[in-house]
Amino acid sequence: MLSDRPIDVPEQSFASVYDRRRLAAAGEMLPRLWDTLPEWPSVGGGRRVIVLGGGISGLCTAWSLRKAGFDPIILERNDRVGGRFYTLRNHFGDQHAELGVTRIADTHVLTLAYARHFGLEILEYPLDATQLYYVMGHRFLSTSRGKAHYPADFPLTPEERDIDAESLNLQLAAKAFSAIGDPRDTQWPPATVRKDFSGETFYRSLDRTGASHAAREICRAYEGTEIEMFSGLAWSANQRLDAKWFHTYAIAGGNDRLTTAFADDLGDRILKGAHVQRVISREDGVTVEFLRNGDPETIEGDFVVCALPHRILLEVAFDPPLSGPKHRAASEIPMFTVTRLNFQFSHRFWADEGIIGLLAACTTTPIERLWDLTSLQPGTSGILTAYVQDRNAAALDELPTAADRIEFGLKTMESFFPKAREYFQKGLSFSWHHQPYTRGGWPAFRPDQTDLIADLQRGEGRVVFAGDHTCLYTGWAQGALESAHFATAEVIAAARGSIEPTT
Ligand SMILES: Cc1cc2nc3c(=O)[nH]c(=O)nc-3n(C[C@H](O)[C@H](O)[C@H](O)COP(=O)(O)OP(=O)(O)OC[C@H]3O[C@@H](n4cnc5c(N)ncnc54)[C@H](O)[C@@H]3O)c2cc1C
Ligand SMILES: NC(=O)Cc1c[nH]c2ccccc12
Repeated sequence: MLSDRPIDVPEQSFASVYDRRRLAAAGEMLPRLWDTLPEWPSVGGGRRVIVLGGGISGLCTAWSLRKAGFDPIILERNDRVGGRFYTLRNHFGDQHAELGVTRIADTHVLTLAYARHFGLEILEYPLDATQLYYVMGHRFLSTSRGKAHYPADFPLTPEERDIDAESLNLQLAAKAFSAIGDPRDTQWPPATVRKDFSGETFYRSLDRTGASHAAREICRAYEGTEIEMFSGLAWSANQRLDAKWFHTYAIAGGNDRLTTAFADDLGDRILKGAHVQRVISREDGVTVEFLRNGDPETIEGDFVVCALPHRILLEVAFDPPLSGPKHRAASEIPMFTVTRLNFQFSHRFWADEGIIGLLAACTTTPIERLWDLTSLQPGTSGILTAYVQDRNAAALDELPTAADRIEFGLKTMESFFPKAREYFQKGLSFSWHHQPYTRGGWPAFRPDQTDLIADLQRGEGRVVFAGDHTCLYTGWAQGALESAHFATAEVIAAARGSIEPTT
């Protein structure tokens, strides 16, 4: 259990992705916070903790704090909980579409552990999936851990031609991250690694693997355009944490069943439609001001857990103001521009070619990758989502209406799926960067921004921070849950007086 001894917490920013205060709070619990549902000590004494944001990190923190004897309450701006867990129902008939969290890797042990804890049924995406590739104007099929039918004039090296496209991508990623060390080491990253990746995007890091241009384009088609701008170091760490990823799962009936399960357990401890405006942290407590149905309300407590996406921190007034490093990190780290173009078809024409599994098509066209959101759902109709990122998503924004974006998507799809229009029934365009409650898809660490994670983690006064932006597993529910465990440990340590609230 956590030490009761006060721990000296240095003020200086530490050149690691781990904030010292957070590590001190985690104490002996550290290794377990990453992979199990902890047995929280009952130390809360009914103290009130105000949790800002009802995404999975806020929900899990409130749920854990209740187990530790606190009295948590969640303020959620939206009229639903879940945040970036967003399962759209009743739009495409009886089929649902995931607009946010779609897959759970077998390496995401916390996500799976909580799903099991709540008794949710877990389905597995097919392992031996086949995907269409449309890269540099070449169209071919490739089967995971199987065969790729590369066209004779597709300019891969002879060694690269020997393996399927997915394995080629995984091998290149493994080569790129082989030298980074263990991102779970609390001193990570070593200075040499930081230097090697300095100024480098992941796409650029692939240069060092000696891969051909065509192989790197396969990676871009497989991973998305974001690898052109995402920090090579942060991406490599993310990949390294998932190095053993093999099976991929989803929750039967929709992934939001996980966030709903937390919410059902928390009951009336969640205030929906509560738009947080101001957070006041004093020596003896906290006050949060929010708007509900347009009316101002105030709530008092002992601690705040801020589980808002990092760009939203800039829209909330903090008193005292956020520290310079945190404000800088929140201002400088972008959230990804991401649009999901969803298309429902009366017939799963891609399956006629043997394309099965979540990942249906990997392309270098402006609509990038297509995922089959119905691969685990019954029915003859099917929903493909185009996962459009960054500059391609920004280009879609230039089109005046959602109908224009769907039409552009369909037209582009016809270049590699000629039957798409014939079976098209209904479309829906959803842009995460237009959602006022997230302002983007996930934190998009640019080169040399990895160390800023420590600044996003650091508690300030009686305010503790959670969310997928506060950890290396950024952009994953696993990271958000991990952050919830760390935030809970931090509140526990502060309540026990084993870490001092900072000023
Ligand atoms: C398109 C997409 C696909 C993804 N795919 C996957 C995937 O397949 N697998 C996976 O594991 N992860 C995936 N992710 C990442 C995953 O969704 C996130 O990492 C995780 O859900 C983040 O949880 P969070 O609680 O940190 O933030 P959020 O879910 O964003 O929660 C923040 C909450 O704060 C609320 N809020 C905002 N402003 C205010 C305010 N002023 N007052 C009160 N409340 C406020 C929001 O409404 C929201 O509910 C995906 C994300 C996106 C966008
Ligand atoms: N979890 C996701 O699928 C979102 C995502 C896309 N690209 C990423 C890069 C890093 C982290 C998460 C993501």
